[in-house]
Amino acid sequence: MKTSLQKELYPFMIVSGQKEHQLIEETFKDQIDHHTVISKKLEQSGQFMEAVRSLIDLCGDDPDRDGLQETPYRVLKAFLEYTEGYREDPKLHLAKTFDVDHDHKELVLVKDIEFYSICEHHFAPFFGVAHVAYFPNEKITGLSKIARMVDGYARRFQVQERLTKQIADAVEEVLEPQGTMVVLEAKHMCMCGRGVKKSDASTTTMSYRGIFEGRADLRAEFLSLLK
Ligand SMILES: Nc1nc2c(ncn2[C@@H]2O[C@H](COP(=O)(O)OP(=O)(O)OP(=O)(O)O)[C@@H](O)[C@H]2O)c(=O)[nH]1
Ligand SMILES: [Zn+2]
Repeated sequence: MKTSLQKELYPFMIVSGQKEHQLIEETFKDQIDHHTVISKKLEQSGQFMEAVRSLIDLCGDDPDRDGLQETPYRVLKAFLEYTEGYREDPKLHLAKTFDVDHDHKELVLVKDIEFYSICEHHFAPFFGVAHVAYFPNEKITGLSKIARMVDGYARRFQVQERLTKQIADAVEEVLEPQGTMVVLEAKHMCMCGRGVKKSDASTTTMSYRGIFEGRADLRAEFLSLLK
């Protein structure tokens, strides 16, 4: 039930109950023009939940049966979680840097960083691991910050190639290292339960910059460390 205050603040609200309102408020609390944004997002979330009901109907089930009544809200909540990377600048995780010890400008490799993303073509999950390496110049960053940055780009609508590139670009831009190399290995659900139905297929993508570009031996060393 909408309160009169809600009606006044959010006149475009369509199918929004208390739960949705709280979810939207919490999700977009950091937005600058707060009230305008919340009002618009509530309108959109109402339309989205209506669309999920239509989808259920279209697929041949009854959106009003017990098990499906809350599904539009659950799907909304899940999608806001899958895409929380849009509401941050992932590069900023790397921004707290430390000066590197001048005697130690050797490879730093963080491997097997689990990630979970959404394929922008089918909205099906793709997930796997990221391996991120760089040769520092003047700066290093906390290891966990690299994993946080990966999550920030993964939690968007993506293709694996762009995700790989964005991770490499972030390391390059913030840490200004001698070189960066990123490898992602992932399984795409859009190739498993539907379409071509190849559930054993996995995809490897790679981006490298700086010192890695002209040095096949360094790339080979990096890849050998992943075995
Ligand atoms: N390059 C790339 N392709 C992707 C990624 N995720 C999904 N795809 C592909 O995106 C393509 C979309 O092809 P379309 O022909 O437009 O769509 P579709 O008819 O659903 O394709 P099928 O999956 O072959 O049934 C498919 O070949 C997917 O395998 C990704 O991260 N990178
Ligand atoms: Zn897909």
